[in-house]
Amino acid sequence: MAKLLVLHGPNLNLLGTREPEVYGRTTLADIDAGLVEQARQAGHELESFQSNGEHELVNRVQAARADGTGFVLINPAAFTHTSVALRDALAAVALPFIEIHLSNPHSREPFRHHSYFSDLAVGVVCGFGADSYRYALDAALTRLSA
Ligand SMILES: O=C(O)[C@@H]1C=C(O)[C@@H](O)[C@H](O)C1
Repeated sequence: MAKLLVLHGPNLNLLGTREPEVYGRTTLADIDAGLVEQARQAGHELESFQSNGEHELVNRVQAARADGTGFVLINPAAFTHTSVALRDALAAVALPFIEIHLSNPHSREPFRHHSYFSDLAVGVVCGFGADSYRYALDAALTRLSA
């Protein structure tokens, strides 16, 4: 059994009512509940953590090195485009991770076209709304079973 960690960045706690035309109407709680069940059905454990604070996400990534986490799924949200610190934390713990976005940042404002994470990621899933998380977890589970 593997332990997976899903990390959600700033403002994702507002999913459901936050710019639904961009991010959809599925709440973060519903996304997380679906992921937990998807992982459970595959025989694995999944924990979710959301924070609006960069340092809290950095601390949670650092803790993953010692808590048995085997794979990370992360939607850095706005930190995608700004956070060298969160990038460095992922590089430091050297855990495999998949970068996730509900929207397709490449079809949005130019400042969203760069990610500090994509070159380190196993892969990137974006543009499928809440399903981006489900697809990313499926890819992670496939990799874990290889
Ligand atoms: O689509 C998403 O999940 C990402 C979420 C955010 O909050 C934005 O700042 C990113 O640019 C895109």
